[in-house]
Amino acid sequence: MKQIMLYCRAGFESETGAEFAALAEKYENWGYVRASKDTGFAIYETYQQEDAAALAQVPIRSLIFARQLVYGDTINFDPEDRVGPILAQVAEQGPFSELRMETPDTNEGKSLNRLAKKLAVPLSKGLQKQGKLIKDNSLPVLHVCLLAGTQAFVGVSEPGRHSPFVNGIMRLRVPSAAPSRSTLKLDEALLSFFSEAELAARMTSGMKAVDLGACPGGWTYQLVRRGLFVSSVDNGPMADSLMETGQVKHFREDGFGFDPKRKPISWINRQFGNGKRLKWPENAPSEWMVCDMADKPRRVVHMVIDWFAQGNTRNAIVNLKLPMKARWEEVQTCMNILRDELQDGMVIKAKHLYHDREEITVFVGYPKLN
Ligand SMILES: C[S@@+](CC[C@H](N)C(=O)[O-])C[C@H]1O[C@@H](n2cnc3c(N)ncnc32)[C@H](O)[C@@H]1O
Repeated sequence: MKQIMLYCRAGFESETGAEFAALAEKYENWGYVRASKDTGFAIYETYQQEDAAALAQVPIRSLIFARQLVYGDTINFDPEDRVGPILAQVAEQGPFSELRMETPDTNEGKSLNRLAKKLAVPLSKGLQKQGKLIKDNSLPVLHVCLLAGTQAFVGVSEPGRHSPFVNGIMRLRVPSAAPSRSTLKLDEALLSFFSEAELAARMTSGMKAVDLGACPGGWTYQLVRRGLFVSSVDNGPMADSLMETGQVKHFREDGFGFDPKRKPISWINRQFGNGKRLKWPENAPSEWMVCDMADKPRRVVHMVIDWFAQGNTRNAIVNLKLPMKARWEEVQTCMNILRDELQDGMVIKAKHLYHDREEITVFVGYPKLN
């Protein structure tokens, strides 16, 4: 197995490949990217099996653009017999915790869904017969991603490192009371950046939050439903249903100039769980700042840095819009600015979420205390 398949949103294949190639280069792991526009995936080809095996250990959460990372090979087969060659491909591998039949997240991919479903039954039976399917979450997952009627990528992903979702997609429903579909971006960010326990520690009922570029209130809705009190900043109108909760104050102001009036009175200088010494506000005016304003990514990033420098918040989730051509370059620049300007040891996470379009979502916060 010499290939790494990276699933992504259609249109982001070159960014996905470029990000992975940059990472492989850091490990002095040489290979090359094959990425065709609008296919919904990129392939990283290595020259040696050991190189691909080492790269298969990269946790999906450390990559921004890829939704899933699968280590394997592309195989071709005859329409007369698809099952035989797939089973033969994994003859020397296994056992697996499950079989995931997948197709790229494109219209062409969707047209292969029926065939993928049809193949799932004989493939599962074949694997079971060989004792290769064992309900044990510590085992790798076998992925069969159909690329055409006569071609599939067959490979594995590592438990604890992969996305637990089919196609690497967290599917969420728009709550009927949410005023906009954008609500899913913040919901997915909270659910994918943190474990349940970490989110419960970072976000609790009664906390204060600021939502910049809030209208009509999809993100505010996510904060309100989790019991937070929100200052929603936007010149547009907020949904009445949110204002009626009594948990929302609407400020018709420029989000970039918004300044919480209360300032932190004391700062704590403490060693965090990751061993770094950090200065953090004992009583930040808001525990959370979120921002979905459409503006230049670097402007948003500098605003985040300023919020932390002022001690105005302890956690931030912001959307960086990427309408430009050089999207990967812009993302790299923004991530470098954050790493350089924030205190060493801060937590920075970034992801091109399923519900993000031409944008990525970034979290910045203090690490957990011991
Ligand atoms: C994508 S929409 C936000 C959608 C919102 N997150 C939701 O879930 O309903 C972007 C919003 O940012 C607001 N906006 C853009 N620039 C702004 C600024 N400088 N200050 C305040 N709001 C701004 C726009 O008025 C618009 O309502």
